[in-house]
Amino acid sequence: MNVIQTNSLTKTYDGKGGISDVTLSIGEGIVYGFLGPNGSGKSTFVRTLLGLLQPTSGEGFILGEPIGTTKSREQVGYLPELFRYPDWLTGKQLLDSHAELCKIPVRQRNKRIEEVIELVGMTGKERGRISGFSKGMSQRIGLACAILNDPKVIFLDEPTSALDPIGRKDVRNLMGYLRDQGKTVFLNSHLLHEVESLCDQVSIIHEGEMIVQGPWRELMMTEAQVEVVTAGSIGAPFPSFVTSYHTVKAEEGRMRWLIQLESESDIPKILHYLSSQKIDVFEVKPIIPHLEDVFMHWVNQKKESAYVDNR
Ligand SMILES: Nc1ncnc2c1ncn2[C@@H]1O[C@H](COP(=O)(O)OP(=O)(O)OP(=O)(O)O)[C@@H](O)[C@H]1O
Repeated sequence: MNVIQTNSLTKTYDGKGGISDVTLSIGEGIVYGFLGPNGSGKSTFVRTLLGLLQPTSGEGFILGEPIGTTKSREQVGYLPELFRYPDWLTGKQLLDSHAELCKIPVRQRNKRIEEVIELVGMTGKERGRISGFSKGMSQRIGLACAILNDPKVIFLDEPTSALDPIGRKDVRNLMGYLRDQGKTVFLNSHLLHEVESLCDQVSIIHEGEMIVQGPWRELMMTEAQVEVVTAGSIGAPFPSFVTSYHTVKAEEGRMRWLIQLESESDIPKILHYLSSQKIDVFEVKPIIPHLEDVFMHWVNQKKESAYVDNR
């Protein structure tokens, strides 16, 4: 069963903004990146899935339950992008009140609270008042609240926006840990490099529309490039399936090439070819494009196809 499923889900504000016609299915045990620039509709989508906004049209399900129902919310944890907690409470008191709301049995509460405090790296600081917390500490306590009831699905809306590099790394580790526990983590982010090393699957949205979705690795390989160091200093030894190539550097007795391929699957073909030509290969390094480049590639492709459709 899909953990999250939407069919043409649309939520607009008086016919404007929001998200339009989003269809996706997300399985269990993955980190799913929902990517898009500011104002592209990420928060609207999550808030609609959580039943905080009423869809304009379409439908959605969480663990098979229609969105907006109590059952669909029971297995969900949520860290909103902008959140404010009663700041006169201590971190521990906040978690206590959340535990009560989540109906965690009294006997298990303290143990569970200790566990989540440790998971978010707040051990020893939980007795401080929230009013004295830094932004990063508040975000960590927010994360602790989101995972307190051990939910199957966790929605994190820009979870690292207030964190320093160490805090970001901790949150990345936490997401990896949750995935290993079989949880589904739905991550909203406009910080493209943040999700690069983390998300198994992504979708890219732009102006409320889904541009593309799929396994991160496949979407990333929009432009397969590989750097190869061969023996010899002259001649271009590459076969016809190589779309373009150029010399990066000539070293003593060796050549470093940057080769453009149609797809990642051409990389072994190059090696077979060079070996059949008895050309010694010293180094092969696939060049991984940056998420920003991948993002712009898909946005531009969508714009081009819209242009063709409109003509
Ligand atoms: N309550 C609202 N009333 C009217 N328009 C809204 C409302 N909330 C969002 N919008 C519009 O819907 C679009 C999507 O906004 P949303 O906040 O969902 O985007 P986002 O991708 O989460 O942005 P950000 O990364 O800045 O948080 C924007 O054009 C925004 O102006």
